[in-house]
Amino acid sequence: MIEIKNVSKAYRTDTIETLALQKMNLSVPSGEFLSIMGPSGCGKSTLLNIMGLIDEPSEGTVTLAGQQITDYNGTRIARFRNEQLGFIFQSFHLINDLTVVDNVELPLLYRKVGSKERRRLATEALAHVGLSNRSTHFPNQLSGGQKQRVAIARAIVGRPNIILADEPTGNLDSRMGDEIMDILLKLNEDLGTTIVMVTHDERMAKKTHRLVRLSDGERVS
Ligand SMILES: Nc1ncnc2c1ncn2[C@@H]1O[C@H](COP(=O)(O)OP(=O)(O)OP(=O)(O)O)[C@@H](O)[C@H]1O
Repeated sequence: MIEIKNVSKAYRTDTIETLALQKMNLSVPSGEFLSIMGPSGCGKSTLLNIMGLIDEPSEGTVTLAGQQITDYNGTRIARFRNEQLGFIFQSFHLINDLTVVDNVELPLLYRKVGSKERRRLATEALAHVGLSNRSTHFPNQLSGGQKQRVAIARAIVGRPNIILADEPTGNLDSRMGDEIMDILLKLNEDLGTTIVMVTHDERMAKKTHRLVRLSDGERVS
């Protein structure tokens, strides 16, 4: 369960203050696949980053898995993020100098899982996204859809309860986008992983359980 209560976020630069979110309230029950849509600049990524503990709200509270996060210190937040959350980004965010399987192992390395177990779990995650035959490739030897599948394998390798995806199909053609969406839907169905996905694509949003629309930092529907 994700609970966002009265969350506002203001970004201040020397000359201007932007209110990216205004008194946002949103509950995402465990096991839900939720999509978030809205025009450019309306606060979608800000909301996702606050849910993912990448960014802090200026006001309001974030509760994840029954724990109110806002009072945590940095180390505890980092641990919680590593253990409970998986992230998928539009531009994949893979490390080009590491092989596919090494990229997938990364979250486990931070968790200090032993090397044999890391390899076993990463191999399993790659099989889950249908990429067993690319484990020793480097990211620049893969197609966009394959890169995103590696990113999904990395997001799921630590069995997170929640996956946060920021336009995961944004850089892909519609066929590859459909493939990625099918993997996310299956993940949600088979493992009960809660997924929150920002998208600009109505077609993708329609496949999820619920759609929340934002405008100017507020929920409109
Ligand atoms: N680090 C920052 N410093 C200052 N302003 C910011 C910062 N990050 C975001 N903003 C502003 O906050 C508002 C919301 O940004 P956000 O990235 O959440 O929008 P978005 O809905 O995800 O947009 P897009 O669909 O274009 O990715 C925008 O007006 C943006 O300019």
